[in-house]
Amino acid sequence: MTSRIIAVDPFDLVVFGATGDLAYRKLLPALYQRHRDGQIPPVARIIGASRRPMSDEAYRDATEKALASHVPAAEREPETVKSFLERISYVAVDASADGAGWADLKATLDEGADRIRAFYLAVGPDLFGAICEGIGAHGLITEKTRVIIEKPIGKDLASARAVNDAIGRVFDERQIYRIDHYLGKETVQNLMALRFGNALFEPLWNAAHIDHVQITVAESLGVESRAGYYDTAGALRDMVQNHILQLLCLVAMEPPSHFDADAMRDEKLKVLRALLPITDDNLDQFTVRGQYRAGASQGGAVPGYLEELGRTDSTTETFVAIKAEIENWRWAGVPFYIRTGKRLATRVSEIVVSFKPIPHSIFDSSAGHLTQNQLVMRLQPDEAVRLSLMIKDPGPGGMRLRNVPLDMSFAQAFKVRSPDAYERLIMDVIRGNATLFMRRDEVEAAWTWIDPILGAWERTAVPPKAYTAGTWGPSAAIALIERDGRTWHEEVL
Ligand SMILES: NC(=O)C1=CN([C@@H]2O[C@H](COP(=O)(O)OP(=O)(O)OC[C@H]3O[C@@H](n4cnc5c(N)ncnc54)[C@H](OP(=O)(O)O)[C@@H]3O)[C@@H](O)[C@H]2O)C=CC1
Ligand SMILES: O=C1O[C@H](COP(=O)(O)O)[C@@H](O)[C@H](O)[C@H]1O
Repeated sequence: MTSRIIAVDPFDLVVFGATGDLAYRKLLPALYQRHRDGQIPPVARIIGASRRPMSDEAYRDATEKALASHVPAAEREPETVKSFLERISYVAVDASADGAGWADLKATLDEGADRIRAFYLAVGPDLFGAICEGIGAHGLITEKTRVIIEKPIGKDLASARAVNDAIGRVFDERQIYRIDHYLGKETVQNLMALRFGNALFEPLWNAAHIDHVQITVAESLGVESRAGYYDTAGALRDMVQNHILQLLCLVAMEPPSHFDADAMRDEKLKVLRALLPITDDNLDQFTVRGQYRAGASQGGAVPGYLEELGRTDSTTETFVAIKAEIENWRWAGVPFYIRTGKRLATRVSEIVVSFKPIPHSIFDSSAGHLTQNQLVMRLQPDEAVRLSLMIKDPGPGGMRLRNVPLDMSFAQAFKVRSPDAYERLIMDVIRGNATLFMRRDEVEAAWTWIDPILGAWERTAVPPKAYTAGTWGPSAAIALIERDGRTWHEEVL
């Protein structure tokens, strides 16, 4: 089965931070795949922009190496790679100085003045303001210009506002695409299809029928080469403020009137504003923070966070678990348990919706234990949606019930390569579709909920609890859910 490709209009995409990890590992491979699928028109150009001087040829070589590392060999036909590289050029621009690079960039862009123009800011957040200013000051903004902003947008509410103000001085909100790559993941979009494309779920999607929701984003890797950045952030800022809160919003929001940017974002915003504040008083009841120590992962010994960082005094959390509550009619009394961390037992991201038990069993004890229905949406690896149901064990042995999954693995059902989130999201920007991007007020509402947690951790000087690499985090995270009589979903699909 092939997926439907809708060609986009001619565009020039300028990638600031073109020599960085994100560009090489994610953006160029994503653009290559869109090129390979024939979605990008022949005239479209990809223009790398970074501080270091480099020729077009050298940047094409670097791009080819990046594709060799991050695109499977079977998907790298030499002719396709060659034609992709022909789209690529490079301009050295030092965004922190008013250097000559801007004039070169303008000259390059002037050759395609009537095209859609997108600037992807794959640089540290301290450069967002300077780059936007440079783009504005050098007359690079046309009617069809958009800017894509990477995370993190700030490290707290005040700095997020400052970043948004700096971008907003140059661009209108409608031109700004704040990317959260989790929203581009196939299963995340499927969550919306499942909720709003089926009559089955919506009547049950509320506190009357749902017992609780779990959102897990577990990584088996450590902080790797990003330790410097990570230590200034920690798991709450790095994963919860953005990706996990976005997932929570998609599960919890009211049905929007249309699948369009503002309708979706209005509904997500209401969820963020309805989150029960976590403060010094309820911190222990609602949050657990952890930091990994040396252990074993993926069959080998791995160092602890402090060894990876090369310091002994960091109290940055590499794990966080939170019990979140949404104060509205739909979700009153339904906890949302969220957890994320580095160096956990396995790499898995999933959303688990546990339905309430049946009110009365007609079966006697010989039927066995009746487990609650669960809807599991696995984002990665191996995207899948599974609904667990009780059915009768086959055979003449009487009425014994068994929990059996109604299973849909995407790989088996669709037999197509599942596109990386960045493929979908970059093409959405070119199309001018902001539905899967965050609006300013959403980002700031998320920080409004996160800030008091950070503040309470700081004030109460709660150090992170140690956990051994390769486990599911500190035991306190297990206690967080078990004291409510529930357990984390750990079954591997
Ligand atoms: N890497 C990842 O997986 C993810 C990254 N992000 C975010 O994306 C952004 C980039 O991350 P990442 O690629 O890892 O960072 P890197 O440190 O690997 O790359 C930074 C890039 O910024 C460029 N740069 C630095 N200073 C300037 C300057 N003054 N003018 C122009 N260009 C400059 C560098 O160019 P040069 O080499 O010439 O100095 C380099 O291309 C960050 O905001 C990060 O938080 C978000 C999600 C995931
Ligand atoms: O934004 C980030 O996401 C990655 C995890 O992304 P995934 O698509 O591989 O699940 C995380 O490793 C990183 O720390 C964070 O900045």
